[in-house]
Amino acid sequence: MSVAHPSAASQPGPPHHAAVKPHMRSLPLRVGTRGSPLALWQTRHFLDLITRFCPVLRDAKAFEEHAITTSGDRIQDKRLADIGGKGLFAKEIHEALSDGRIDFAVHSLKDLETEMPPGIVLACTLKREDARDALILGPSCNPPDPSDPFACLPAGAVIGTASVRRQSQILHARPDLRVEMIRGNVQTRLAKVRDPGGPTASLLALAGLRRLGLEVEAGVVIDPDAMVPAAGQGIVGVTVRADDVELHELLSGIEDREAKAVSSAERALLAALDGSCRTPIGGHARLLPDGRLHLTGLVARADGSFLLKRSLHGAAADAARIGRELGDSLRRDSPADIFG
Ligand SMILES: NCc1[nH]cc(CCC(=O)O)c1CC(=O)O
Repeated sequence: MSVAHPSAASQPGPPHHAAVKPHMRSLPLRVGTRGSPLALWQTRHFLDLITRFCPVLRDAKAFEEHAITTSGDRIQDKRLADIGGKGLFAKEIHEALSDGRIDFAVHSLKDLETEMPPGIVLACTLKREDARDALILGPSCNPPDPSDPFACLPAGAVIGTASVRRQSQILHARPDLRVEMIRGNVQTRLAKVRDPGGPTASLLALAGLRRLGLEVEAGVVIDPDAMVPAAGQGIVGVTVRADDVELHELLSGIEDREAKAVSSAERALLAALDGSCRTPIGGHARLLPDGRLHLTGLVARADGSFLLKRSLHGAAADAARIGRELGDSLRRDSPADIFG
């Protein structure tokens, strides 16, 4: 069978034709995911898109969800940067894919390392949800000020975050603030800010809040110029075994071209910087009205005492090259201790 993508007309390039032949592969297709409410929402969203694209899969038994606990989920008392290693939210999911226990997996792209393990490929990226970070305000914060995202934070306020990228940028803007490590899923972190004994405020991705129907919790949405988001923030990515040509082809049919271009630039920037997860790095790309791609990259010291932010633009088709070039330039002009 052959089904055209419902939105193929709005996308440039040749139309894709999905050709999943259920008689040629055993159903259900097993989809790997983390077990958090956000991960499950993203997985169901993906399954909804794929069944609209390929209606032959619109059967309650076509897919089977496999929730997998990752090292990132298991270790809750440490900063990810201190556990070491990259892709801590994906390791066990990659293993399940390599072993054939699942057929594909749904990830938050920002939690996926830039270099996939051998035999695994990133087969598609879905349309980006808002890439911005948001401040979650506790009861002792002042009312938001539209001209300054951080003005609502009282002097000396404690910001709960485990992200060195968010920490470095907020401390650079407001050296009077202090940072306290908080981890856990979105709901857990919201509860900590509401607790009078908890941090004064926290930072979360707006994308996750929206997907969970919790956008009202975003006290201040921060412009990407004031807080550069993480590479891939707001984008869902799907991995598959490299030799599974059939699934790879099906997945490429629901690829969002804009998400592909911006994430290629952001991930190439991240790869070129080759930081550890201790290095505060931000990357945010967008398409300009004329179709060119504009990429902003950031490198900082965790305490905010150094911060370098630069932008580069060029043809969207050169996304990866733009990312590499900007990454190389930021690296060249950063003090040695940042990448030490
Ligand atoms: N590291 C956890 C994580 N991975 C993806 C998201 C949000 C959703 C997204 O960026 O797509 C979050 C939570 C957060 O940073 O607030």
